[in-house]
Amino acid sequence: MSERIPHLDLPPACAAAGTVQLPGSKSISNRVLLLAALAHGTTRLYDLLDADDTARMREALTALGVTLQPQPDGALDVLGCGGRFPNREASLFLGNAGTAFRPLTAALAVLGGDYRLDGVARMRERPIGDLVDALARWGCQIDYLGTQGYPPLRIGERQSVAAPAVTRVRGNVSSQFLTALLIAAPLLGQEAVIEVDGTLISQPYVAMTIALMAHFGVTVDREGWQRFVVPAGSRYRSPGTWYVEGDASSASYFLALGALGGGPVRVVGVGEKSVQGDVAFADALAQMGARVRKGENWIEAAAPEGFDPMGGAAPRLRALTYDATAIPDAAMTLAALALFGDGTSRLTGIGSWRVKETDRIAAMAAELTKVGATVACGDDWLEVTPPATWRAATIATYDDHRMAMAMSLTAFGDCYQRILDPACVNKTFPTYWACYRAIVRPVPVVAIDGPSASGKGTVAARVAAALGWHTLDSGAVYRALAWLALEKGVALDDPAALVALAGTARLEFRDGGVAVNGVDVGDAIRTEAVSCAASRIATLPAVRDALLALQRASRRRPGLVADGRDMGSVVFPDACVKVFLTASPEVRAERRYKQLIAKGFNANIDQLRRELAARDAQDRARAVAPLQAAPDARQLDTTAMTIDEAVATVLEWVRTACAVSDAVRVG
Ligand SMILES: Nc1ncnc2c1ncn2[C@@H]1O[C@H](COP(=O)(O)OP(=O)(O)O)[C@@H](O)[C@H]1O
Ligand SMILES: Nc1ccn([C@@H]2O[C@H](COP(=O)(O)OP(=O)(O)O)[C@@H](O)[C@H]2O)c(=O)n1
Repeated sequence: MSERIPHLDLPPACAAAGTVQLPGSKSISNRVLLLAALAHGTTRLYDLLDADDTARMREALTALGVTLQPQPDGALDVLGCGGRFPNREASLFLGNAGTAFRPLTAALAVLGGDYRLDGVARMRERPIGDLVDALARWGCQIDYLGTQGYPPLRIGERQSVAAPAVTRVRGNVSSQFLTALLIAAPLLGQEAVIEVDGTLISQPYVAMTIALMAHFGVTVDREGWQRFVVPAGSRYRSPGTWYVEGDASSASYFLALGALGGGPVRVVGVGEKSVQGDVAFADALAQMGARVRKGENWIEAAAPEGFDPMGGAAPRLRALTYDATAIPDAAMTLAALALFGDGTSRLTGIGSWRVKETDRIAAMAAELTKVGATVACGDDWLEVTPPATWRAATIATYDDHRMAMAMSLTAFGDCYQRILDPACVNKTFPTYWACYRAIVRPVPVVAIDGPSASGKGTVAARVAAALGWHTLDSGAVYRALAWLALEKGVALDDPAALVALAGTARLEFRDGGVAVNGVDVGDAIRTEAVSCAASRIATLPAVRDALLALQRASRRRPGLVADGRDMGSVVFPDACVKVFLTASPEVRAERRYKQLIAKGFNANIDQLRRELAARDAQDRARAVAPLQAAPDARQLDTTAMTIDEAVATVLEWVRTACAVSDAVRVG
């Protein structure tokens, strides 16, 4: 089992482009696994999804005595059992996989035996009464082992009653009930007629079921989406070899990222001829202004015309009003995309969200609100007004893969976002974050660290000016808090008091300027007394933690040049260029002396040299984020260099590492 890390911090993003090979469709994978197991003959399956939900189905089939044989080329051979599972007794654990639980319930109930079916706690909260009621009318014996209407279930032998002329099932709770009845119907040994009461939601999923059953030799006659007939004498037969399409729901996140980050982002594995309803997501995306193209086996999305990836603002799309009855899963991606609309977006037809992996309407409303959106919702609708000001948030994911993947789009807002339990994507897409990182480009950072007076601030400001990027003088962050502590008489060795002070003060850093509670302290924080106080409070881990978010908030489009002691090692470990700037102690003391004199301060070179050495020692020796070159930092000794030479060297490194050649305006 893969490791569950507690959270993942997504830095603000500025671009997305590239190609993603989609994992196999979950819905198709679990359907064909079951159909192949029930069929006569062996089926060789290619491109099956390898994730939690399909693992549950495979384990269940194995427990039922079905032989699954992995092939050297990655395919899986399923030795069909000809409509009768070898094991008439089994206890199945199906996790939170609805695509395994519902069809297996129906198939086992029709075949009869002694079976128990259970899942995780959330699965025990997902209703199954409509399906059980319909199966009971077929003479199936199913008991609830816990709450009436919910798993766990116990299945017994089927009574041999004639199937009623018509079996009715409600269409607006879960289309998986209808899918389950259709898949099990050929096992009845007589004609089955199923009628849907009310509107059928997620209709494309039922169309997919019928299409796949046809490939396995069973034709379903249907009248519209209300009445379905499975003829007597239907039997599943292996189609031989089957290639699973890429997952269209998983495609939605990358297409959305392409629309937000310039693109084009191409997903390979689904295309124009897909049997999956969620490909309609691409049309909704086009309605929002994205440029969408499709081929037989791929779909591509790019930002609306005129998008500037290096521009300052978060991307903008058109607000959307959309009836998502047919595509409830991909509609979660639309909800997150609504954060980037030019007005309020409204999604309707999403009542089924309430009974999915979590109550997705409540979950979406809560999490979208955290990043600054205004959200209204009802039984089956959601309205999202984009944030006026984006907020950095800690985003809960409710053990719901789609919450995590949809909310990853928030990286295109202006802030860092923290995603809790990122490994919940394992349910359907274990490699999601690797694919995400391969196409999303975070706002680039150049980190310049080094000892006092090595020239970090000077070089950082000049490099930023050449690039047109923002700057962060992180020393000023520590200095501002130290200055305030000295002003207010807060002890420099009292972490709790200093953290409280940082929490209540308004510390502002805007490209060179420093203000504390609205007062400009740009010069006041440069005295040696403040330097020493800053160095002292910087040894306290709690203080460093408290100032982290403030520093990261400077990472804004189009890029950031940050200087300090731990920019490359702690604050921006993903910086595209890390520089460790040094100069000999004598040269540094001399530089600082000249600098202070020029600012009109009194200075004594010998005393400066001693203070500098003491501060270096303190910065190097401290336990947290000590002053040292990150392993991947490039050393630049400026002892014998002019400022121009140092700046030109760093710019050259940026040009090669950050791929911003056309953005660099040198000279
Ligand atoms: N080659 C050089 N590189 C950077 N700064 C230099 C250089 N030569 C002289 N200086 C001067 O050194 C002084 C200290 O630089 P500063 O950027 O404040 O250092 P730091 O931010 O590392 O403490 C500035 O007045 C700067 O103009
Ligand atoms: N990223 C940073 C920046 C500064 N600091 C501390 O804050 C003090 C002042 O930082 P600074 O960069 O303004 O100092 P100088 O290099 O300008 O002397 C340093 O001595 C460090 O102890 C830090 O710990 N981490």
